Amino acid sequence: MRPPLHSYPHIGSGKVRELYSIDDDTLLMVSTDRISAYDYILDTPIPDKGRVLTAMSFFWFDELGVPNHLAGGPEDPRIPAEVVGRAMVVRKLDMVPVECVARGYLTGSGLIDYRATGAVCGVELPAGLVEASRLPEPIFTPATKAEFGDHDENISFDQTAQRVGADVATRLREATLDIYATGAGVAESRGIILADTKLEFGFDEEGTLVLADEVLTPDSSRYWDAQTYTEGQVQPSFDKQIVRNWLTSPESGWDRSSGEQPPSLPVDIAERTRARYIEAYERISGRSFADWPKGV
Ligand SMILES: N#Cc1c(N)ncnc1-c1cnn(CCN2CCOCC2)c1
Repeated sequence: MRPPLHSYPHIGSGKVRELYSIDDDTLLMVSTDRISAYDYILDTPIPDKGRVLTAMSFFWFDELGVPNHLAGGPEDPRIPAEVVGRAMVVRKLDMVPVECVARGYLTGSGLIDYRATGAVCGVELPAGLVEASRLPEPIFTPATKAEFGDHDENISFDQTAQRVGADVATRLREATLDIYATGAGVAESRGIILADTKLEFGFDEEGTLVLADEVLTPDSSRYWDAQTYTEGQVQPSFDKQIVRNWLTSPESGWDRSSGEQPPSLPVDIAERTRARYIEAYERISGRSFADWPKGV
């Protein structure tokens, strides 16, 4: 008999995820069907988004083969029935207070930093790079964890070392770039560009540096379709572009500059977005989403 979700104290919320305490050593991380766009959490859920992104994290934890915080499988008996398939039982870690970002392409806050300084997080880059330029080699661009709703702040490696020590900063950089390289290589072989990703790490009770949080999901990473990749312009998001295009189309009646909450999504937009998440998972993992567990 699975315990009810309400039997676990709720201890934290992200934009689209919830964190519960199972016991002193174990947490339950639940992914919802919420989707964010243009810094808003939309009021229309994307059916199965939580399950697809959980399936992706399980795939990558398995594929990467590095120490991670998983404490059970997708159908662990501690997972409440209502969230089976979109929850992970994880070991409670001493989290490193740094967002570990690897970038293989220049976009977003990295492009803003580059245009202002010629560098990203203090990493000097060649002149002449533009939106979506592929970097000569992937770079480690850490950030501080922002409070709910704020954007993370990019920091340099030296600032990271001041926060966590030079040795840990070096290990974070190495692990982050290694994981990005593996993820980008697998994605590339499936016709998908992994432009960048954000990882989180923590220390377990034995002092081992452990990969935590979600890993290489479309919520923690930028995924682009390699077939449409064109340097010099903002790339369509593999998973969210359908939503972004509708929200910024006359059909939605929404003005992005208004500061107002976006309108509800039409059913077909939500359904097509669900299909994109499933396509990303199946192409990258080579697994069928139909085989993934589902709660009640
Ligand atoms: N992963 C993990 C983890 C862990 N294994 N041990 C202790 N703490 C954390 C933890 C606590 N917060 N966060 C930030 C991401 N959260 C995601 C869910 O939603 C809330 C934000 C990670």
